[in-house]
This record gives sequence, structure tokens and C-alpha cells, in this order.
Amino acid sequence: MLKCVNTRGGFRCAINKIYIIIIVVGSVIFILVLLFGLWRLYKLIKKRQNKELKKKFFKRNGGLLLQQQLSTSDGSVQKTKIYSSKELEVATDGFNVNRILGEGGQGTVYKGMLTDGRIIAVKKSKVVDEENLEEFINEVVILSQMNHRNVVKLLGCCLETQVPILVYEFISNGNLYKYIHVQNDDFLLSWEMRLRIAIEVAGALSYLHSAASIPIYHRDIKSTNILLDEKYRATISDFGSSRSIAIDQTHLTTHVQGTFGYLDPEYFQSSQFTEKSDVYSFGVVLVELLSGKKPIFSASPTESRSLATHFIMLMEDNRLFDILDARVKEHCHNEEVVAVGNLARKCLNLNGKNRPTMKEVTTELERVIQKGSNVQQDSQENESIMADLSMQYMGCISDINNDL
Ligand SMILES: Nc1ncnc2c1ncn2[C@@H]1O[C@H](COP(=O)(O)OP(=O)(O)OP(=O)(O)O)[C@@H](O)[C@H]1O
Repeated sequence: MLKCVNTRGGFRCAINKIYIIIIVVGSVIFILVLLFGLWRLYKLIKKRQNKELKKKFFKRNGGLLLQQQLSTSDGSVQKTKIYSSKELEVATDGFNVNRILGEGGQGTVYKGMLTDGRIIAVKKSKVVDEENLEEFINEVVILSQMNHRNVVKLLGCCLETQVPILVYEFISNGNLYKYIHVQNDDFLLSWEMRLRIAIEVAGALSYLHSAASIPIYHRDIKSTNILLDEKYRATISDFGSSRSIAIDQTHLTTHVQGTFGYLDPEYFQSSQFTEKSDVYSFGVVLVELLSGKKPIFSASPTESRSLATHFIMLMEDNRLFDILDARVKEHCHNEEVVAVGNLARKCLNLNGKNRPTMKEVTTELERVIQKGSNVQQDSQENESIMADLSMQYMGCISDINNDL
């Protein structure tokens, strides 16, 4: 221990003490500055690495290809915004599991809110392999060309993350499958609603097949890909499997894609997808709406059956009403059920050439609805004529009584 007395030596000792304090304080400051510098350097390297990684992901996620595709498309292409990963992290509360809206083969869909207050649906791909990437870019390119009220709107995408992310408008009432197949005592999808949904889906498919600048085949029409908005209007979604004729001139696929139960048997055999394959899948959705049964349903605890095959069999035996959904039986017009049943039968024809086009399907459904509303109007008119007549009759009786 350092001992200091009040002599010249003691003075020297005090100076030594000051030196020691200066050295200690200096060293501490030096170490702090060094640590701060190292921390800043680490942050800088991390930032640079992140930037490099984002660039790498952007490239790997097909960003360059996508930019090229979007820039070479004609003026019909909508503005597709490229979102930053940070924006989407904030919007979905870090991809919180509580925000999950649904999970499909391609990825998970989360509900989110952008800083401007817009509600969005964010689809995060599961894995990135070549095929998934192709599907992803395909969906962006196809959807960015679409402008139809019954086709989901793609707002943008994010490519700087490990897996690509798509951002859509949010469709508030979820998918049609839920309303047909999940028991809900509080809400019933009425016959009128089912007919309207069928017309809207048919109209959107007809637009994809013929009205859009290049014909597009959806290739995965099913009730989980039909979403319902706040007014229960139908919106077609999930264009990952769809193809435009411009992209795929042959329509010959190396492996058959689609969902079991909705798959066109002709396409399954030939691997050749045509617009009539979408018509077949739409036919299955029509039967789902008519019957309330799943496309593959259990006929007994040990037997699963294809709804399409079962329906065709019943139609051949003239037993359409056997399959009609009990929940709508009392509130539908029999002529409408017969017309929709016959139309579904045509859509499910095993020979694609004999199926109607989506345009013809739409026209037929519109005719059914129109006829139904005419019948309703007629019966309302009849009711009011009857009411008038009975008023006149009552008037006559009272006149007679007054005369007497
Ligand atoms: N824009 C959206 N708004 C609201 N919910 C959505 C939206 N897009 C998808 N969803 C919900 O997320 C679910 C999953 O959608 P996704 O398209 O990924 O898969 P899927 O159609 O169920 O299955 P797959 O991809 O295997 O065909 C949908 O069924 C729907 O309930």
C-alpha cells in the first residue's frame, strides 16, 4: 500500500496518485471507446451483410426475372409494389401465429395492417425450391394483369426475405368451403346466395378464359380458393398453378397438378390442360353448392366417394333431389335446382369437348336467376292482382249491403 507523508517525498507520492487516476480513467475511456467502435463496426458489417443477403434473396426469389416480366408486359399490368421485409414484419406483428388466416400447399396466409391503415392478407411461401419459385412468380405476373371485381387483387410482394411473400387485398369472410362444410348454426348460405356466388365465379372464370388480353386457365378451382367479402360476394384467389397461354403454348404438363376431387379426369389421363378442365372443376363446386357435400365424401365409415361420380350416377337415375342440401330444400325453387343440376351435369361430362364454355355457363346461370326473379315478380303481381280483386269484391259487397 502507498503511504504518503507531508514531505517532498509525500508531494511526489500525490503526483503519482494523480498519474494513476489519469491512467485508470484514460484506460477505462479507451476501452469504452474501443468497445463502442467495435460495436459500431459489428453493426456496420451486419448491416452490409444483411443488405448483401437481401440482394441475394431478391435475386434468388426471382426479383430480376419478375422485374423483367413486369416491365415487358403491356400497359395492362397494374402497379405491383415491392414491399420491404420490415414493413411486412410490422404489418403482421412479426408473422404472429395469432394472425394466421389459413394454410395451403404453397404457404401460410397472415392477416396484417399497413401503416396507412389498409388491411391486407400476406402469403408467406413455405419452402423455396425451383418449382415453388416458378409458381410464385407466375402468380405475381398473372395477377398483376387482372382487373376484375371477382378476382383477388394483388397489392405487391416482398422478395428480400428467405422465402418470397405476396400481399393481397384482405377478403373479410374467408373461404366458401367453410360456409358449405363447417357446421354454423348462426349463418346459413341461402339458395339465392349460392346461385349468386356461382354466377360470380362463372363470370370471373369466363373473363379469365376469354375477356382478358391473354387467356388464363386457373387450374385449381375449388371452394377453398373462392373467398367471400363482407357482402358475401365471391372472389377467386390462389393463382399459383394458373397458366396463361402466352407463357405455356403447349398446355402439356410434366406432372398433373390440381386438387383431388376437383381434377378433370381427361386432364388426369392426357396431362393436357384445357379451358374445359376449369369447367369440370367449376362443375364440382356447383355440386358442392347444390348438395353441401365435400368433393370426396364418406359414404360410410369405410368408404370414401367422389362427389362428381356419385352426382352423375344420381342424375342418370333421375334422383337429383336425393342429393339436394337439406339446409336449402325448403327455400329453393325446384325449377332452379333442376336447371343448376343439369348445368352441373354438363360441366362434369367426361369428354371435355361436350362441356359448355364458361361463357355459356354464365349465360345459363343468369337465365336461371332471371327466370326465378320473373317467377317471383309474377307471383308478387298475381298476389297484388288477387288483393285488388278481393278489395273490389269487398267493395261490391259493401255497396250491395248499403243499397239494401
Ligand atoms: N386475400 C385473402 N383474404 C383473406 N383470406 C385469405 C386470402 N387469401 C387466402 N386466404 C385464406 O388463407 C387460406 C389459404 O390460402 P391459400 O391460397 O394459400 O391456400 P389453399 O387454397 O387453402 O390451398 P392450396 O394452396 O394448397 O391450394 C384460404 O383458404 C383463405 O381462408
